[in-house]
Amino acid sequence: MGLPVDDAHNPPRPPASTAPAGGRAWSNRPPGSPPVVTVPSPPAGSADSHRSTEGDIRAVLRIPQFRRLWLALTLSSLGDWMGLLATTALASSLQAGFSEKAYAIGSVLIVRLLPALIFGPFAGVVADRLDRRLTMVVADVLRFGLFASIPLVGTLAWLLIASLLIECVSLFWNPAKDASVPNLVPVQRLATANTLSLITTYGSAPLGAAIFSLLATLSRALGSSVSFFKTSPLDLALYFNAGTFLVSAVVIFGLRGIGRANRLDAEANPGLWSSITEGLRFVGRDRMVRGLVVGILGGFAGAGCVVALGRLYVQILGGGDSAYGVLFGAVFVGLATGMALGPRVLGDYSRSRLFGLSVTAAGVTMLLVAVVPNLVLACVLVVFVGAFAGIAWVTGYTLLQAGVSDELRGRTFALVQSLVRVDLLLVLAVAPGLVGLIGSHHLDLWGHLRVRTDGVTIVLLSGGLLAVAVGLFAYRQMDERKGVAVLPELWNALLGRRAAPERPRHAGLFIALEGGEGSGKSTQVERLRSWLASSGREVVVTREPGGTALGVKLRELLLDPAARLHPRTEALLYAADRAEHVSRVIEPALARGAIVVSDRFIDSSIAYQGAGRQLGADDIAMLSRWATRSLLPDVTILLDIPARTGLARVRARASGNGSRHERPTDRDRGGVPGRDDSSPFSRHDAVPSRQAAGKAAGKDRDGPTPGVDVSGASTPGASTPGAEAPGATAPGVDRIEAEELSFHERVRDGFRQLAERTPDRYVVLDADRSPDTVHNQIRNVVTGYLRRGEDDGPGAPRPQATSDSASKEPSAAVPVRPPPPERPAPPDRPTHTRASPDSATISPAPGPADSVSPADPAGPVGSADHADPSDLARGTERSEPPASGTRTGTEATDPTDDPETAWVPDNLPTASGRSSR
Ligand SMILES: Nc1ncnc2c1ncn2[C@@H]1O[C@H](COP(=O)(O)OP(=O)(O)OP(=O)(O)O)[C@@H](O)[C@H]1O
Ligand SMILES: Cc1cn([C@H]2C[C@H](O)[C@@H](COP(=O)(O)O)O2)c(=O)[nH]c1=O
Repeated sequence: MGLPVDDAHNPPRPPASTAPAGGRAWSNRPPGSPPVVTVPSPPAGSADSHRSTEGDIRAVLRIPQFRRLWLALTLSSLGDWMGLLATTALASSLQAGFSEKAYAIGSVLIVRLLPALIFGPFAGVVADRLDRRLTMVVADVLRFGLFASIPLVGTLAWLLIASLLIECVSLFWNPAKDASVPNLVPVQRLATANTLSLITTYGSAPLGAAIFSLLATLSRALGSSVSFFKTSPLDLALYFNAGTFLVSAVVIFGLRGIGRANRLDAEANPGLWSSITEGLRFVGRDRMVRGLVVGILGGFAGAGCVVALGRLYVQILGGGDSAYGVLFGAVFVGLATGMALGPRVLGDYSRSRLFGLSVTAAGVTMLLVAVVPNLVLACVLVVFVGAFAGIAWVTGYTLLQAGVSDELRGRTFALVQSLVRVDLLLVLAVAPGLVGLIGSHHLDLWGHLRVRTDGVTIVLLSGGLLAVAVGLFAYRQMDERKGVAVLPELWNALLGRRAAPERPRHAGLFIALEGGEGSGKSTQVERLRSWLASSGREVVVTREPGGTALGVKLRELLLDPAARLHPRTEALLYAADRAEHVSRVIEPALARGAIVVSDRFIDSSIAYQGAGRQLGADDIAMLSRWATRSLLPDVTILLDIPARTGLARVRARASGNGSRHERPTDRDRGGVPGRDDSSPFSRHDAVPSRQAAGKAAGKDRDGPTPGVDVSGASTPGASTPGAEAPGATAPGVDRIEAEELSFHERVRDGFRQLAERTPDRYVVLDADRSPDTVHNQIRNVVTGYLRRGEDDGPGAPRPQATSDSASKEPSAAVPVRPPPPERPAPPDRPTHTRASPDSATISPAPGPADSVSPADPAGPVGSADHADPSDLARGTERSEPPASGTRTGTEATDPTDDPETAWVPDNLPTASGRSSR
């Protein structure tokens, strides 16, 4: 058996005749196409789908034939690890000089790797042509004989030849075993069977090391009285090892369930060369895989140094064979611990970061191992090296599985395995050679301080440095959370808190408009869009539900008054719409640096489903967070209005007396024609939502609702002339609008509570004012955010505000970290900001001269929309920063100001990120 190589990702193929219906499809693969293995999940609702891994393992071990095979695997693995220890130790003991010992150990390791490198790709094909049971039995008997011959012959030359032959024989044993598993285990238990094989292969290492140490100690103790043990204390370990293969042969001989393969396929394993070329292109292209491969190779190089130099290292620290066994075992105890505990302890910590960090940590620990003067301490440190390596291995493996598409996964793994072998071979060849070249030295400093400068120390130090370098490289390649501090996040993960899932930076700005029914969101979104259009930046206007092609259908369903949806179904459908919306429209736009304006977002769900439907704000927030991968707007503008007033507007609109802003078109939104962002807006200049809902007549006309005072003097809650009683179903009123007044009041409270709890990203505006007044206030808010963006530099990436799932606050309104904008300039000081290709040249709301005319409330008479873009482009004057505290809330210090249009929201975050409140 060779150096254990993980084979779980290369599950063996069953004979065609035994492939279960609906199971894995092996046949009809076109020549040259990558093998795609589909292991179906257990049927829904079956007991299997609910069982724990532990339960699965017990279930698979209850299959007698598999239990036998597993026993044989355990024995073979045990023998293999012990064989590695015993042969390297014996090779060392057969040489006299320091350098000669190093060369001998290196040679043993090279001969154990070489056959896999040369014959590995063919061994699977050969094993498929022979009777598998016989193949394994013969291989085990041969290994028994070869191992037993090593102490009998007792020369280094034979040790090397025997090791080479053992390795060649093992190459046939492994695929025969792998190919047999599906014949013994039902298809739904295959994954567990493979996991168990993996655990056994690696888990037997510490046991092998322990037995090796025990036998070495026993031999030494017996050496004084029994001459056999005096000459070679390692012989006992080698005979024991040979015995494990003999027992394995007997166990397998009794396994009648496996035999000759029913099906032959010459393409069972891609050749080494084609593995390399096929995967190479992909690995070279993909940043994450590139980082992973480099990290894995670096990790193996470091581990290779420890394996290659372990015996000499122990000797330098004054230890013998027993200590070597302990040290070797320590690596694997660490590996197993890291593999088992790492993913549990670090739970949701970013895998891509964890990989690079653990390789780096293994490297740093290796540096300590290299210089530590004490053997016990060295063993403890080596456990940590192993643990970090184990975490890196499991994490890297999972990342490769999850991050590489099915069709490329096999080739990628094949490439990784081939490269790992080449890597190990090089390290094992070079490291002892280097040690030999450097020799054994030390420096005496100040007469009493002895510094080791021998080859082992220098090479271990170099290995550690290499691991640190590749760990950092992998980290940089793979980090998707640039700008997010590493240590606090790691600390949170260690404390069992889920780290704040901060998102990658982007260069865009995400603005959400929220509010109850009829609060004027659509009206204001449209005005904001046309104002922002002058900025020269891409502006993407979108909405929820219905921001994507799928979303339009969901919207139709969600708003259909005839639909009877359970509240939870409703919540899930809104979340589904949002997931699609975020991934297809918002994220790509933000990544391009666009300004995204969304009519409703996550907080609508928290207010409507959480508060309105009383499903609980926390649960709904969690659901949305999952759907959006924690994306939150940089700023949420809440248009606050009494429910009754908003509903009156809606009903007036529905009855044909109100107006509804048309949904913006692709061109209007500044979208890029031809860009398929899956938004229905970008494809059709249509008004999909209301029409799709098929019932909201009157919702798509411009202008405020007649009968509702839009002068800014309206009394909240008073403007309901002619409104139907809330809750009544009226034509043109959708399913949610038709809810009772109490529902909409809960929604309003829900929004207000959210704004109170998360002032950093909220601005609350009184929506019961004229459209122009509200628009000017929105402009003030947005100007602050845009200026902030300019200060960061044009197109500078913005740290993405995200929800903090680490928060244990009971509130659904989780703390966020938006970029705090500057307080906008007072509107009496019109500001021109410098035009730049990426940043907005936007003026804040105009002063009184630009005030809206109540006679034409819908039209932007001299309003913000009239901010002349050419003027702005010419302007170079920067606004004076407002004197702090000159204006808060609705208070105006300049008597010429219109107190409404000059309004600066009370809770606008300041540059420090705190609300001024
Ligand atoms: N400030 C305002 N004062 C009076 N009427 C307004 C005001 N803003 C908008 N309206 C009118 O109220 C109605 C609803 O406005 P709009 O469609 O913009 O609200 P909305 O919040 O998007 O509604 P919904 O919740 O249905 O999406 C429209 O007829 C619109 O013309
Ligand atoms: C996003 C979202 C929306 N809703 C409700 C709120 C409204 O009644 C409709 C959307 O229609 P609009 O008039 O175009 O705003 O859906 C909700 O209940 N939950 C949500 O998450």
